[in-house]
Amino acid sequence: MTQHSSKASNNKKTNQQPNEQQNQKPKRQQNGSDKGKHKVQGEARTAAQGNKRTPARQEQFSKTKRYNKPYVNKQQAGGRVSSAEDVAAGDRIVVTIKRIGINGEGVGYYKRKAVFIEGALTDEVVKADVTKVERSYMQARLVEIEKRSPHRQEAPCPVYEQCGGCQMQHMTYEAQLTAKEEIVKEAFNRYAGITDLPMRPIIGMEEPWHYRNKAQLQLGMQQDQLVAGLYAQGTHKLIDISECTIQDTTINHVYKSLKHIIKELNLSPYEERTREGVIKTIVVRVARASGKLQVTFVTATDRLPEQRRLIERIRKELPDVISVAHNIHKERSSLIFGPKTTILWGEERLPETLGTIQFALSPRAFFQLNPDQTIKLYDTVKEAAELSGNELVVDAYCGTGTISLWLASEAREVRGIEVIGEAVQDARSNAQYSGIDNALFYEGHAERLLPQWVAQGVKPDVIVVDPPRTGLDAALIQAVLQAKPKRFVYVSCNPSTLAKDCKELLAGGYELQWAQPVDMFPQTAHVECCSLLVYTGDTQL
Ligand SMILES: C[S@@+](CC[C@H](N)C(=O)[O-])C[C@H]1O[C@@H](n2cnc3c(N)ncnc32)[C@H](O)[C@@H]1O
Repeated sequence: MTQHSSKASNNKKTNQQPNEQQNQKPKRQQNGSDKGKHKVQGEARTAAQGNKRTPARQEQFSKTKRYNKPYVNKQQAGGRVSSAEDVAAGDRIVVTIKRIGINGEGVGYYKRKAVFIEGALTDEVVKADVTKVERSYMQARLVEIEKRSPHRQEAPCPVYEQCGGCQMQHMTYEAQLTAKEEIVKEAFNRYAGITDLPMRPIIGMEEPWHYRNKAQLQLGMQQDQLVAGLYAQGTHKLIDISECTIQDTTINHVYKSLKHIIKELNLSPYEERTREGVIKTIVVRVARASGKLQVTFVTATDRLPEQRRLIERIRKELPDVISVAHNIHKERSSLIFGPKTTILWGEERLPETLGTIQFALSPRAFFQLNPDQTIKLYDTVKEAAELSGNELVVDAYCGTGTISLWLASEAREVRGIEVIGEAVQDARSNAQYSGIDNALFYEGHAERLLPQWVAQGVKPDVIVVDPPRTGLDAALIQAVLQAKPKRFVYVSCNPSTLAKDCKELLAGGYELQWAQPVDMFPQTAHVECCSLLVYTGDTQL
């Protein structure tokens, strides 16, 4: 397990979007995950937070990365301001950066008002032009670095500026890990009033590149070139990321070959503006255990022309591809997949192994994007659960059941709850595939099912939750406080909602034993955290 202290290598190129939301259209996005990995979504924009200007909302910021480009400021540096109240958009200010914010931006203070500056690093002194002034925070655009951080580096990815999928390539990996630890600490401080968080050093990667096992790239034409990539934010410009160095190298190789084959077979990419063409997206997934691949063509048309020749060429040129699927998606929507998928050739499901657990992944099935770190995360969950073989475990928000299956061999029974029916089906077949018969999966809302079970007298010994970025529903927290499982294991991709929910649990008699951040998405600002809360009956806070 690589802890933060171990120095990670930084000398490769990279780029790519972070956690992706399963099924999410390949647009440039700052999401927290993917994890709605059936995943997700800018933190500050959650419905739960509404329109109130919460501290989290203050961490919203413009995603444009223009600080390396020449910038002409209308108002020159002479336009000094004496108090934060006098500052207006266009003013140039000098700011010392104190920390990295949840979106990877530098956060400093000007006349005691928080300023968010994309591209600025901790301890740097920067000149920046104010772009937005709100009651309690400002945003500014980096113009010049007066004092440079030793952790600043040239972003290895050539399209880092345009793509926006990564937010931290301009800092060393060591600095990324430190920043992520600080993001977790800051969230607990701000939202739970905890200043002495029992946090373990973040678990990073030895080799923080080429970790993504799946890519879903949009197909398009750019200056007569076939491009597989993501749209630059707010534009119709596709950024080619078929050389992405966060993606598994095999995936990059497959995209390169597929572009070649598609061009030669005269298959056209779908053009959203004119509504002409065929192929919208190509989804490529690699099984890390075997190196075998699954390719899914998503088309705007019922038919995928040249199927026979396409498959022939794939079989010949890409022998590790064992499954070719076709998904029809005619609607304009932000989702990747349409409702209908057929297997054109090969296996129906891609076999994958995580530890000792076997999975069989259908083209649309959700699976964690960074398998190496997933194992470390799930082992941390297992350690927190401290199972002896006699426990009833509830795994709420279980997705395709991976945590449930990871724990099943050491528990009496595991009950997974998941709202998406298809994921529940996947969880059941994964259990079957792995020969696990003490993991049962229930379709429904965790905040409804768990309270029902508790009302019926079900007494879980351990509850594990892994909710979307919005965190836990109040009804679920109430059910936990009623059931009082000895151990409550909270896996979260959003430190802010994690801290807020922990505050409720601490007030209800739980004690926070430790928080373990895990870097699931190097080069991005996302941070996952597994926290162990133990019921003591003492109320804190
Ligand atoms: C962060 S993912 C966790 C996935 C899984 N634990 C894993 O590691 O692969 C959150 C999951 O919660 C599900 N979900 C969202 N809201 C839910 C709810 N109210 N009740 C149950 N599941 C929900 C999502 O569909 C998604 O699969």
